[in-house]
Amino acid sequence: MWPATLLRMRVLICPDKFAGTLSAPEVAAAVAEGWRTVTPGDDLLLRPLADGGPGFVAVLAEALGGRRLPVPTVDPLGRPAAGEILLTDDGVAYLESAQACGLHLLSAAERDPKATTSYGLGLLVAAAVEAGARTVVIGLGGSATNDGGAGMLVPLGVTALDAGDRALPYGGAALAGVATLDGVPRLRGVTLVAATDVDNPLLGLHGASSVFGPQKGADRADVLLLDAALERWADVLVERLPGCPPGLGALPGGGAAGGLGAAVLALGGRCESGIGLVTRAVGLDAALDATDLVITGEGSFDHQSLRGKVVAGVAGAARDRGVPCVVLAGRVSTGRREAAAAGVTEAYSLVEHFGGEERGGVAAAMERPADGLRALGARLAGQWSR
Ligand SMILES: O=C(O)[C@H](O)CO
Repeated sequence: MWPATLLRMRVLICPDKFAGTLSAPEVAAAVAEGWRTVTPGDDLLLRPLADGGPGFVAVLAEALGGRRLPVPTVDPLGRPAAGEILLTDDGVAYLESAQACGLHLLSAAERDPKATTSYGLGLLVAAAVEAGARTVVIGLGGSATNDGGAGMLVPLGVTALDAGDRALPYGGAALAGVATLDGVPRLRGVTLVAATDVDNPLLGLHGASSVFGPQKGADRADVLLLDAALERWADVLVERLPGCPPGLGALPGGGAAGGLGAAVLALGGRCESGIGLVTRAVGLDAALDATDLVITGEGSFDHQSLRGKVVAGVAGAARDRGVPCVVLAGRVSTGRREAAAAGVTEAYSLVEHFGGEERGGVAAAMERPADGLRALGARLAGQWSR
């Protein structure tokens, strides 16, 4: 007979948050709890993840240590909001755009990307510069804004002006009238890095307005208006900011968080994959090398998931090692073949677990996500570990 230790399955549980219901650590804990009810002896390693969107700073603080400085800021409508900066010993500050620009900060009725602003993120960046950071890494994703970072630039010393040299109102729609910029960026030589949750460009069919505008409250007419406004904004940035790369509207990551990625590029910074940065910080590669099964997940597993989000990053890394990867999600709308190509072995949804859309599965998935995840965790243990 095999020694008991050799029969233990090693399972890596590394989900993203389920937006609107559970944080990533809560998701991981619920799945693990369910698994343990069936095979308590297995080795479960919990590594909650983030991709640049909500939870970015908390996950990195857990992995990297450092000082967390509370910084008061404002939400996309200018109301007070709680922000924070994670400062590590090597002079790097980590910020999360969602703390100031997050969709979760607004009610459904308040969502209007024509009016929402990234000004509050500018306050956080300015505070990080003031705190003496040499590099500022900004997690991008989960935003309610589509202003190409115009609001963010204001606390950094740069204001968008119309043809009459008047400061533009905040919000994505006003950028249709941008003519020039006033001021120079006050960054004191700091290097800016955008850790993006998607690699979409700023403009066009795959751009910020078309792909993410609707979830922020934009209708078809708004999307066209916002895309045209961002095109004008990109032209002005290229013309007026010396460090801005040409072809800004088409660069990967520029469309993250309503064009905040493009603003970082325009300030001479760079975009990199948020999930790549987080997985390095939490040591995911080493964990993957020593696991038999990976369980990841997110609120909605859809076509956006495969464009740089947590699930895509984990599934791709698992596939490269030949490790099976199971996705648990509130809702699954990705096709089987598409998911398999991304490295996903199986995907299960809470909505289906709770009986499907017709039988109240959506409401149950929102109301009792942890119960559902515990049940799915137990089901996976039964399937994979026994
Ligand atoms: O914030 C957004 O617009 C999406 O998460 C894509 O970055």
